[in-house]
Amino acid sequence: MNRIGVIGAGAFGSALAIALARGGATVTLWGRDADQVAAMDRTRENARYLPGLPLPEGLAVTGALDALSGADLLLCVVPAQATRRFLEAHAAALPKVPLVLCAKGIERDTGALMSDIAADHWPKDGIAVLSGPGFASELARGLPTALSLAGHDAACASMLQQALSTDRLRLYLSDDPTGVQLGGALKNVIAIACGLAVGAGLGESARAALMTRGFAEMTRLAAAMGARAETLTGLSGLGDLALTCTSRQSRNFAAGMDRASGAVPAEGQTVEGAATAAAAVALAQAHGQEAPIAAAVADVLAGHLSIHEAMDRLLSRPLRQET
Ligand SMILES: NC(=O)C1=CN([C@@H]2O[C@H](COP(=O)(O)OP(=O)(O)OC[C@H]3O[C@@H](n4cnc5c(N)ncnc54)[C@H](OP(=O)(O)O)[C@@H]3O)[C@@H](O)[C@H]2O)C=CC1
Ligand SMILES: O=C(CO)COP(=O)(O)O
Repeated sequence: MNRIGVIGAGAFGSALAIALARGGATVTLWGRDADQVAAMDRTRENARYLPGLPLPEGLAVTGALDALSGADLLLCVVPAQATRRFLEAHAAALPKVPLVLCAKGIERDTGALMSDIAADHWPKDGIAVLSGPGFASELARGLPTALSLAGHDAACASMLQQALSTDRLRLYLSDDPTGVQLGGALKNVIAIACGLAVGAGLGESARAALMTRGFAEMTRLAAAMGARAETLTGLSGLGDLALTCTSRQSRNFAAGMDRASGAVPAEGQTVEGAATAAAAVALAQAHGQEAPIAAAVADVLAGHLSIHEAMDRLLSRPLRQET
């Protein structure tokens, strides 16, 4: 079980491919851009998404999906809003081996989780999700990283845990794929909120308040959607919230900072929390939950509120118990 196919040659797909190949697996990394793939193959580097980090031996790069036909397992690492499009176009051509979904987002138009989308194309027991605190560049540099892996089928998830763990990448098992996915997706929304607040000069205390009340908001919504609240206290949830709300390496946090300072956001960057904020607001409404921070983020990003108006709205909510 060590022939691994990775779908998506962006920062995280490339980082996982590098880490797994370095750990001894035979890895094939597929990218959709033929020119980029050819350049990666020639220079043994992903200059666009992970500059300066060499591709190890044991890692093949391809633009041909049929090169994944011999894989024992697949990792899907295209952004959340592109996952349905990718699977609709290509799932039929892929081997029906275990599929690990790595995107951290909720589909904007439907409120679907990645596992809901994949279930239209894949046997449910073969679907797993990977999430948790781990920046692509750190993983690719071989820095220690711990993530959560969750699946519907215990035997399949356990096999994946063994196949995807290395001496630097430590995977913890969960049987709550809904909680693991929501932890990873919703923390991006809170990271944007923190970036907005810090960028607008609202202070470190405001950031801590947003992280803590954001965590409460994430947990309420996840529980209403069938997750176990305790899952959110793990790596995918609290762990990733701590990472992305406090680091400028996070594209979600940086997007909030850029918005606050009026800086032009980097072109073509994957900022999952933007679409997920809108999805989270709709899901909270559908499940009878309050999600004031997600609503504030969605309204600021849509241009309906300034950051200061959003903070005033949060601060003027009725006083309540902390729980
Ligand atoms: N970067 C990180 O540190 C981490 C990222 N993640 C998650 O991983 C997911 C991917 O992020 P990341 O790799 O960083 O994003 P990037 O922006 O670095 O890369 C996205 C990749 O997906 C490709 N892509 C986009 N749309 C499609 C499509 N329709 N079909 C096929 N390929 C497509 C892009 O191709 P092209 O270049 O041609 O546009 C690109 O290779 C996100 O959900 C993110 O939250 C999770 C943990 C850490
Ligand atoms: O999810 C991540 C780290 O765990 C990466 O965060 P960003 O997508 O905000 O860069």
